[in-house]
Amino acid sequence: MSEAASTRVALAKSTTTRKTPRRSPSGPAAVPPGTAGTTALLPSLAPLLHEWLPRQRWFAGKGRPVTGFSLVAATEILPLDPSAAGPGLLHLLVRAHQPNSPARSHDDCYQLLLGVRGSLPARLAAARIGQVTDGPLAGRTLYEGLHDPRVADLLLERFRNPGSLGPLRFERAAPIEPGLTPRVLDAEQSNSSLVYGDAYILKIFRRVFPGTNPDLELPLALAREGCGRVPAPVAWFEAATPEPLTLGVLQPFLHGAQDGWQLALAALGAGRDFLPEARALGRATAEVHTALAAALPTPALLQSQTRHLVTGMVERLEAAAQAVPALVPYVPGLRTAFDAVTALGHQGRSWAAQRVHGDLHLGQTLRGEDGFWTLIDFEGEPAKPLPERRSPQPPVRDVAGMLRSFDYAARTHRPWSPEWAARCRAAYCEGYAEAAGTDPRSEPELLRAHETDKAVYEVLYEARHRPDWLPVPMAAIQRLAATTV
Ligand SMILES: Nc1ncnc2c1ncn2[C@@H]1O[C@H](COP(=O)(O)OP(=O)(O)O)[C@@H](O)[C@H]1O
Ligand SMILES: O=P(O)(O)O[C@H]1O[C@H](CO)[C@@H](O[C@H]2O[C@H](CO)[C@@H](O)[C@H](O)[C@H]2O)[C@H](O)[C@H]1O
Repeated sequence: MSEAASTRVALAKSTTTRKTPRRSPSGPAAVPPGTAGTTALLPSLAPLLHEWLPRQRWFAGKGRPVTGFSLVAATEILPLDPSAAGPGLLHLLVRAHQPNSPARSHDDCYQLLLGVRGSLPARLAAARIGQVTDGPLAGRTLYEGLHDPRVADLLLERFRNPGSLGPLRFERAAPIEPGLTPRVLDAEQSNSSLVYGDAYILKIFRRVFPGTNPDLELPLALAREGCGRVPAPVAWFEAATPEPLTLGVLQPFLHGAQDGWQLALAALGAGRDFLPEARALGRATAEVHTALAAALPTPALLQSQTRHLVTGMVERLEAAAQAVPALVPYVPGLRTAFDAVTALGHQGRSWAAQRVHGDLHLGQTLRGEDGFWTLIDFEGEPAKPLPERRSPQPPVRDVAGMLRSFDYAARTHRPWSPEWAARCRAAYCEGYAEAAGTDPRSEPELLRAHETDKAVYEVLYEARHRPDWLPVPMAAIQRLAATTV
C-alpha cells in the first residue's frame, strides 16, 4: 500500500502536519472524495488510539513504541453529527508508525471500527477507548464499535444489501438471513470476529495489506472447486486503496464444532490416543491440497526456486537467532536441515509447489458434531508479507505445521508423552497418504527442513507473544538440530 495519508500525526512531538490529498504513484487519491471531512478527525483521536491500540491482542507491533499515525482511508459509516439519533461509526485504516520498521511505507496498517456516542451505556463500558478532548468530536466518547450490537446489525445489513460506501465495497455470494443476534467471539485470535445467531461468523481483519487476503481468496477457490472442507465465503468487504484490500469475510458458523487443539488436549487428559482423529485430519489436509492444486497454479520448484526457498529459511533462522539468543548454539545443527535440501537441488531434484494453508496447526481445524473435519483461517503466518504468504510452496509445509502441533499438544501436557505425539504424527501422515497418494515422509529432507523452519518461526512467535511457551518449540529445536534424516 502506498502511503496514502492526507493526515499524518506525530505523537512524539505532539505536532500535526496536514497535507492536501495527493495522488499515490500507482493510482487515484487513496482518501477518496466524500470522506475528506473525516480525515481532519485523526489528530484529535490520535492520543486515545496511542493508549489503546498497543494493548489490543491483535496489535502486531508489540514491544516497539508507536510514534504517530497516518490515515490511509476514513469512512463515516454512521453519521458522526451529534444531532443524529444513535451512535456514530467511523471506519478507519490507519498506519501506526513504529521505529525499526524497514521503511515508513512498511509500518503496519490497521482496520478500526470506532463507535462515537455522547455517553456510553453501562453494557458498553468494556469497549470504551476514551473521551475525545478536542476537535469536532470534543466531549464525546470513542469506543470499540464491534461490541455495539447496533454496529454489528448494521454491518450484516450492509452485506445483505451489497454496494459501495466511500472507499468500502461490500460483496455477497449468497442470500443472508436478516435479524440475527450478534455477539463478539471470545477467543484468543489475531483478528476480531462477530458471530450472528448460530448462522454466520464475520472475521474483521485487523492488520491489513494491499491485495486479496488469502483467507478470502483460497476459500473462494476451494468453494469453486466443490471442496467442502472449508466454510465457503458468504460475503466480504474490501477497500479500494486503490487495489482491493480485503477487510472482512462472512462465512457459515459451524455450530457445535470443536477445535482440534481442544480435542487433542482432552484426549491427552483422558489418557486416550488421538489416532482416528489424526488420520482423518491427514485425509482432510490432503483433500484441501488436491483441490487447491486443481484450482490454482502448481509451478515446479526448479533449482533457482529451491535456492530461494532455502535462502528464506536460512534468513529466518538468522533473524530468529538474533532476536532469541537461546537459539544461537543450535544454528549449525539446524542449518544442516536446509543444506540437505540445497544439496538435492544441486543434484537436479525438483518439487511441485502450490498454494497452501500456510499456518496449519490443530487450532485451525474444527470437527463438527458429525465428526467431519474442516480447516479454517487461510491467512498464513501473520508475520510474513502478503506476497510471500500467497506464493506457491511445497504442500509439505502444511504437513510440517500439523506435525509440530501434535508435538506442541504432547509437550503442554503432564506427564510429557513423546510417544503420543509420535503415534499421532504417523497416523496423520498415513491419512494424508491415503487421500493424496503420496506419503509426506517419502521426502524426509524436505519435511525436516520445513519442520525446522516452522519450529524456528514458533520460537520467535512464542518469544514475542507467549514467553512462557518458549520451552515448547525450544525442545523441538534441540531435537531437530541433533537429527540427520
Ligand atoms: N466457520 C466457523 N465456525 C465456527 N467457529 C469458527 C469458524 N471460523 C472460526 N471459528 C472460531 O473462531 C476462532 C478464530 O478464527 P480464526 O479464523 O482462526 O481467527 P484469527 O485469524 O483471528 O486467529 C477459531 O479458533 C474458531 O474457534
Ligand atoms: O492461530 P493464529 O493464526 O493466530 O496462529 C498463531 O498463533 C498460534 C497459537 O495460538 C501459533 O500456534 C502454535 O501454538 C499452537 C498451540 O497454541 C500449536 O498448536 C501450534 O502448532 C503452534 O505453532 C501459530 O504458530 C501462530 O502463527
